[in-house]
This record gives sequence, C-alpha cells and structure tokens, in this order.
Amino acid sequence: MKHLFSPEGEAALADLLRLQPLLAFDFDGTLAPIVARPEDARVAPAVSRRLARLTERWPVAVVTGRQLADVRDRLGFEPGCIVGNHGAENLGDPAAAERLSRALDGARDLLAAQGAALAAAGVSVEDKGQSLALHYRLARDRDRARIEIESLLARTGPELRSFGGKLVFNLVAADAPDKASAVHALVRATGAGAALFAGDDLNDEPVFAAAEPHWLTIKVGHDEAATGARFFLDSPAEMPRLLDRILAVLDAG
Ligand SMILES: O=P(O)(O)OC[C@H]1O[C@H](O[C@H]2O[C@H](CO)[C@@H](O)[C@H](O)[C@H]2O)[C@H](O)[C@@H](O)[C@@H]1O
Repeated sequence: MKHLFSPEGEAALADLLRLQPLLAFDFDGTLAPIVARPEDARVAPAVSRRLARLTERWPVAVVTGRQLADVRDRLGFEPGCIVGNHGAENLGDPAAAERLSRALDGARDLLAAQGAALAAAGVSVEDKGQSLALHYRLARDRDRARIEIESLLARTGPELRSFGGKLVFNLVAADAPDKASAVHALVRATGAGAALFAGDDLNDEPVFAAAEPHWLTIKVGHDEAATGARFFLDSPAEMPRLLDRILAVLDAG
C-alpha cells in the first residue's frame, strides 16, 4: 500500500476528483486524533476550516461509530450529512432505528447484571442507541478488562454482532447496516460519481472492502490490522494537506 502523497496516490486523487465524488470521512482517528477519553475528541480548527470551505462546494459526509448527537458539536463545521452508529443512525427510517436499538435490550440486561465486574475491571460502557461500545483503554489491566468483556459477549445470542476497534468492543444488531452500506447509500442520494473515503479503524474496513474500483480509499495511521484501503496517510495531521489538494483542484476548475 502506498502513501497517498506518492506519485501513484496523487494521480489517483486527480482521477477521482474529475468524477465529482462524495467526500466521506470517519471521525475518531481520521478527522480527530485518538485521545484517552472519548469526550475529549475534537476536529482541529485547521481541518474543520478547510472542511467548511469544501462543504460549500461539494458533498461532504461524516460516517462515524459515534452517535449523531455526540459527534455534531465536535466537528467545528456542518457537513452535508452525518451517519452515526457505524452506519445505522440517520438513514431516514425511524422505525428501523428503533428496532436496531431494541435488539440490544438483552445485552443491556447482561450489562446491568455484569456492570460491577466490568467497572471494577476498568471497562466503561457507551450506550449509543443502535450500538453499544465497551471501552477498555483506561483499564489498568487491559487483559483482565478484555476477559470480562469477552465473557459478556459469549453470553449474547445470534441476533447480535460484535466487532473490535481501538481498545473497544462494539455490539450491534446482527442485521445492522455498516459503514459500507451507508457510504453506498450516500453516493446514490447525492448523485456523486464516486467516493473518497478515509478511515482508521476496523469499522471502516467494510467501506474499503466494498469500494467500487474507481473510488479512493485511504487508511489513516499504521497498525497491525490488515486493511483493504488503496492508500494510506500517516496520521490525522496529514488531513489539512489532503483537503488543500482538493480545494486547489476546485479553485482551479
Ligand atoms: O467510527 P469512528 O468515528 O472512528 O468512531 C469509533 C469509536 O470512536 C470512539 O472511540 C475511539 O476513540 C476514542 C477517542 O479518541 C478513544 O478514547 C477510544 O479508545 C476509541 O475506541 C467512540 O468513543 C466510539 O463510540 C466510536 O464507536
């Protein structure tokens, strides 16, 4: 996999921008650097200023594992669309959203029963409606925290699906939409000719895997996880340079 600012990456970006693409971004680890506490995550002004300018002229979306109500005030700009809960929130179907949230009720009961043990192991729980996040970044003994979480996950049924992330386990309904279906739906809804999608985590991999050949997919950061993205950026600190490249093409056109 090559860096986006390699000659191959620059050429792929130039080709993509001729197709009037949707520009879609993950939040944590992509627009906002990873921080110890989820409540401290924010988009840097250097990034939000550029995204605000882009949003005036191009379809821009944020597709995040967070809840909409949580992420909105962390952005510093107003994108054309935000999809939350790993692709399951804000798809315009309130009945489906309600069903996806109710599917987690059994897990909520398990969490209540196992709450003291999880808290003692340093696990914090985020209930986001259509998904649950069990964080263990701040646990003193991360192995012990993982064991507690895995024992809870082992007691959930086939109506739920779990997947990992950055020092977190996530739980959603087995049939919950993922970020890939969300990005495809946004491309259709905006009439965009392609998509650029940048993300850093496991919940972004379905987008990379289901991308059309003419899309541009970018993994942000380096970790051991295999990725299906075509190009990479070293960190969210490279985001202003990417956005400047896109703005320059728009200014030239
Ligand atoms: O899809 P994303 O926008 O990347 O959201 C994924 C999860 O991000 C948050 O957790 C992660 O970021 C935190 C802040 O940097 C970090 O402290 C935590 O360890 C990470 O797992 C968020 O809290 C979750 O709800 C999102 O699902």
